[in-house]
Amino acid sequence: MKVSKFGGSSVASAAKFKQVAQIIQADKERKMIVVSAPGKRYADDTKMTDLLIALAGKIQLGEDYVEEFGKVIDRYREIVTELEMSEEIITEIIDNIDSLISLHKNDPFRLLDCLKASGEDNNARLMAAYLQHLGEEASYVNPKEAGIFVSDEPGRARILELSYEELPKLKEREGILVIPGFFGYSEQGNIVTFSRGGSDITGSIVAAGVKADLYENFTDVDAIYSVDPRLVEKPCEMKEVTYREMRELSYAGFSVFHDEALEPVFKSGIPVCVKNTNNPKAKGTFIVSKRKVGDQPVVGIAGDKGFCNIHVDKYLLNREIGFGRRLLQILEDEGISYEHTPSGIDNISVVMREHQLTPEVEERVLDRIQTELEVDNISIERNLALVMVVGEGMNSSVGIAAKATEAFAKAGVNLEMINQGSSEVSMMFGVKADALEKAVQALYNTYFNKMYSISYSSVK
Ligand SMILES: Nc1ncnc2c1ncn2[C@@H]1O[C@H](COP(=O)(O)OP(=O)(O)O)[C@@H](O)[C@H]1O
Ligand SMILES: N[C@@H](CC(=O)OP(=O)(O)O)C(=O)O
Repeated sequence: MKVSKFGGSSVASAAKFKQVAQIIQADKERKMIVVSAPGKRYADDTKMTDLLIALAGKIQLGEDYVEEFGKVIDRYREIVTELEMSEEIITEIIDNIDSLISLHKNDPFRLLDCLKASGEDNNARLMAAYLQHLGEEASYVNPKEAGIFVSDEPGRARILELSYEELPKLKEREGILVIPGFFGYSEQGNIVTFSRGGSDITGSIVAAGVKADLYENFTDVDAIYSVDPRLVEKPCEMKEVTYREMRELSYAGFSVFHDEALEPVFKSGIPVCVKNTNNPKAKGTFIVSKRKVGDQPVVGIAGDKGFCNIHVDKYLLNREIGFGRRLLQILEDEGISYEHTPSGIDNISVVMREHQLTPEVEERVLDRIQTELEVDNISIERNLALVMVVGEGMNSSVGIAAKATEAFAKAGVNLEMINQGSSEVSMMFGVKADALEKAVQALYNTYFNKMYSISYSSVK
């Protein structure tokens, strides 16, 4: 049995709904379907989730929200009309959103989260109704009914273990089950969303919960490429990538698959196949536990902006027991999570997502580090990007780092930081954000041109 998740781009319009239905009908193993909210129909379109966030914003400000409400409904109406389905569905969607607004109008955070979740919730109802309209035995399954229980952290929910006791019961149900992605229920009964792009997480949880043979993740590209296709034209397709490799690549910018979606399938050893809704015949990319490394030590290159680095110098830092703990405690006190801590004998850097460091927080953090840790020097560098070179075979291959630094030198990219060693499958480079594209392109040319053309197939 397969769990098949269809991302926002796959359910953005009536035409896409038709393609999705054909894919589902083409394989009886596709029994559990997870859907996102309608995504972008064209490059500068707005995703349903963003329309709903805008709607919540207006309500929170106490302003008139007729226009924002209308935009949300129009997206569904367009789909319903083109699919020649009953107008009743639209009335149900309007009632659903209206009731969420009246229930949570005095609690802006809950309202935002419930409205965000309604994008996938109403779309799942719509998909189930469409499959029924086509004569299929299909039903909508609410995440609470499915047993998707999550921590009560709006916008960053995490799955609770008890879900895995409930989810197997889904297998007893007849017909095609359509489950909305992106949210679950807290133990107190609140709707709580995952982080953005989180329908991938739902799909993975359901696949792990029902012990599916395969988790199919349908999107709008033929495969996961070795580099973001928006940065390099016609990059190599990855046929296989391991969970560990994919976790690093997703974390570092491969938005095609959510990094938090890897844990459930990894733990239960369920293979993932990323496939194209627009071209379902293409084989796609398999995410698996092991792959033959052969002559492909590097599998992909990813990069992401939005990082900063707090750098601290203190003479004899290596002799000071507890320095690292106290430094990280200051960040913990401010609720800041960090990403990396490259260090030397007398210095340490803490790399973090820069949105966490507002000017007030920055002032408090730097002041506390200076006074409580009595450092010799403290500096902060903003506008950084991290570039990851990822591959299972890297640790056992000679010259990988040399190739990278040579490529950066040739491309005129200044290296701010290198971090290798703690992860067995990746090497991290810090560069200025405005050099990110050049850095990724330079690395791609180095590792993937010619040398890899025998082992990788190219995008046509
Ligand atoms: N390495 C990569 N391989 C393939 N696609 C990638 C990669 N990195 C980023 N992407 C982007 O991810 C997009 C698919 O993700 P997303 O838009 O979230 O899909 P969905 O709407 O199906 O959830 C692709 O269209 C592509 O632009
Ligand atoms: N709709 C949500 C969740 C999601 O997974 O969407 P998509 O499949 O379009 O990435 C978001 O936009 O974040």
